[in-house]
Amino acid sequence: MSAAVEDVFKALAADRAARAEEKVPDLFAADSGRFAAFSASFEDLLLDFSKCSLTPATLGLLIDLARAAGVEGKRAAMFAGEHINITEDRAVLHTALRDRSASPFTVDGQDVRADVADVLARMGAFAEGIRTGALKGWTGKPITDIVNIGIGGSDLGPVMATIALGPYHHGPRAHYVSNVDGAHLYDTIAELDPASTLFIVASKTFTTQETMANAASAREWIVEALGEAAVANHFAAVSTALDKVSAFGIAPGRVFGFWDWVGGRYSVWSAIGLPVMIAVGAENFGRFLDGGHAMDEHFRSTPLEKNLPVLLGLVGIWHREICGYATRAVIPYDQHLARLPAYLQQLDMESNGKHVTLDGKTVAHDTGPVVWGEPGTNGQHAFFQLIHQGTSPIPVEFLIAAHGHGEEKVAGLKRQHAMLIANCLAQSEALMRGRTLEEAKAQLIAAGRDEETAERIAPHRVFTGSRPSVTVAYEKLDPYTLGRLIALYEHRVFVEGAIWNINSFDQWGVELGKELANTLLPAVESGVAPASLSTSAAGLLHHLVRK
Ligand SMILES: O=P(O)(O)OC[C@H]1O[C@](O)(CO)[C@@H](O)[C@@H]1O
Repeated sequence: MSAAVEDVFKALAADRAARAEEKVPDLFAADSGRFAAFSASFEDLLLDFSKCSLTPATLGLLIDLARAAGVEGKRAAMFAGEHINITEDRAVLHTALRDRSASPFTVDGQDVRADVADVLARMGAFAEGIRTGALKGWTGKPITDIVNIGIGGSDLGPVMATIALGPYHHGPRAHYVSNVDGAHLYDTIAELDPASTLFIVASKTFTTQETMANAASAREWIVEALGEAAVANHFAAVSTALDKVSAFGIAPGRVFGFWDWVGGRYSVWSAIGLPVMIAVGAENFGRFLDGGHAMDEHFRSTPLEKNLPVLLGLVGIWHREICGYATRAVIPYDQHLARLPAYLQQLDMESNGKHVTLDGKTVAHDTGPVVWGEPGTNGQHAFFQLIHQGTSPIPVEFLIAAHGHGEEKVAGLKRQHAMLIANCLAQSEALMRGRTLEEAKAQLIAAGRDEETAERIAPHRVFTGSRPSVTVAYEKLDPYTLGRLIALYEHRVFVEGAIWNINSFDQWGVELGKELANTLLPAVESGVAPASLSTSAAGLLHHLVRK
């Protein structure tokens, strides 16, 4: 980390220490323009971060930090196709997947835009064929169910987007199988008719153990029911490893490629999004891409002070690095975003859960936080107790739409959406305001409790307040907005990684466990533990595998 960056970090730490006793409600009381000063918007998307413990001076320092860390230059390098993923020597160009302009853009000798457009057109034709019934199953039945077999980035993005775009889903039913636990595949296909089921095997590498095992079992299920020749009609594949796909026996016309410059957790915009496109149609998928591209342009061209991904990233750095908060909760008050927290877990934690800087030195600072969450209002009745009164503050990121879906069809839904908004705003307000001991006591007395009881119970009803949250508000969760939201979070992760000077685009941390699993499989199958195993692993193995 450069001396300039270290200097700004020190200044931020000093700012935090000097304001240790400061309360956020007092900041609001002192400045009626606080909301305007600590919020920014892009189209109908609003980011409110005024409930975090920032002053104009702090925000100025955070912007200095972004400049000192070279965020702008690193951003330009990413968009230009430089090999910023240095450990894998790859460009990082998921942004090219959502740029539908026609002008050529050559990276490593490849006209990226032409290739992307070509695959997108093939996906569109295939998706429409399945949706209209023109492409049928082996026995002539139309396809009613698609099953995506993939894991990690080859699963979480499409699942999240399919659920998010539920109101736009007019195609075959979409199912997702990821876990190597056979129960996942079995429970899914138990409900299905092989003659009207299409499997999409989605794997960037086409070597991932879970996906390959599930794909092989799915293939057996089809062959058993319909015969070997039926495989051509009931399978499609998405991968960068086209040679491996052809060895699996999937017809070339049903294989959709992407490229090594698309990271797995950034791949929902590529052919990995095929199940989403089949579910919602090529036009809606195109709007999703357009939303992502619009956010790219915003990220690229908006001054740092008004740039949503930059501000969200800086707030993240403030909480993780300066305040030392180890986790961040993502709470969408939007049931259609139920899988957003899981999606963001991979995006954020696989990208920024790193312990060395770009030059291989141990980081001097904390890096990515634990990301977790559930939709509101459900979370309120589960874990919000700890967020309000637990001992460690947890920054919360709320997401909320001005309008829900279906309000025009079911009268009561408009009111329910009003309740949803009220709950969302109430939570962030309660976290920020808190309740003092005196207030708690006065409330109890007003409710008719005697002095002694009020004195005894009041401490339990105290909220420290000043608990940070940001709110992302938007008009309605349509495909374009989903695209903007996902790209917003992608670039936020980029900004944080750029400041920490880490490689946000590799994932060596998942390799060791994979290697050991491969070594252990023969031991599990034979029941004989190799001498190299710890006594713990050997003991567990013997407990589980009793011959
Ligand atoms: O698409 P693949 O190659 O099957 O990989 C699946 C996932 O596995 C990972 O490599 C991590 O285990 C992710 O980065 C990736 O999204």
